[in-house]
Amino acid sequence: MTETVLSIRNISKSFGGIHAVRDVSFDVYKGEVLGLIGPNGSGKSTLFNCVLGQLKPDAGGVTVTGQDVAGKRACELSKLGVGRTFQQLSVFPEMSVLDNLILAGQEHRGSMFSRLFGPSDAGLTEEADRMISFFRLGHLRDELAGSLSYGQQKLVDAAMAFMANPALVLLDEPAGGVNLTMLGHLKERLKTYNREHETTFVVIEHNMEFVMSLCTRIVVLAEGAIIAEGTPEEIRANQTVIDAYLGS
Ligand SMILES: Nc1ncnc2c1ncn2[C@@H]1O[C@H](COP(=O)(O)OP(=O)(O)OP(=O)(O)O)[C@@H](O)[C@H]1O
Repeated sequence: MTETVLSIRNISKSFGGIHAVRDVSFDVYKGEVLGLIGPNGSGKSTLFNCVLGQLKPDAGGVTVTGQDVAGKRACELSKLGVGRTFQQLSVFPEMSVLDNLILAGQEHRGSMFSRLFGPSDAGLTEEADRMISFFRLGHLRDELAGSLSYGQQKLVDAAMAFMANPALVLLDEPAGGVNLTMLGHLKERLKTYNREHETTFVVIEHNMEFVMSLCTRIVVLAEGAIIAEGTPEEIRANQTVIDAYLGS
């Protein structure tokens, strides 16, 4: 039986008179790479923020592996096995690549206790090195993150979301501002990680080539509501989707 990792049920969210998300429901299954796309202002970030507890929905609920995540803080979500990347880079430029990953691992474990009383790296150096090697960042391990190219920093950002082996990773525009060569590398690594670990991804992305070649299923939002759902091939051919983008 297919295991549901993320379940979004009847989520609505308004800002004053703007209905940013209208009664949105869908499930994401173990090992899926789900793309969440839609024209500017269609409600993607608002929905993401409702899932991640940064916004309180007006109605509806969200569960991750069956557990209600409403009102959970970021560190609690991490402990439930949810990782995320941000639209804007979240690396600390004055810290090395290695230390950024160790810090991300500490946050995922919510382990302030181990930061205070455990070994200085909370035992995370080995895991960080594995991640550095997986994303082929070994030559940059001890460099300050701020000295890396933008694309390299996006890779570090992605690697940070995978520390502590999350069951679900939400990626917010991972391809944004990344050059073509680096984009191919990022996509290949994400696909490999997904295949090897059966980690579930939800990806918000404007780069259609990237999202269509990475994702196994796509949900399309327009004006806060789902207008289509299907395989990349079905979505490419869907006239309602084409019209929504042309009209935006
Ligand atoms: N904090 C807020 N206050 C008021 N309106 C908001 C707020 N956040 C989002 N909105 C409005 O809600 C609607 C949905 O915005 P949202 O950012 O979720 O869309 P999006 O699909 O993520 O857009 P983009 O692709 O441009 O990032 C828009 O009309 C936006 O202006």
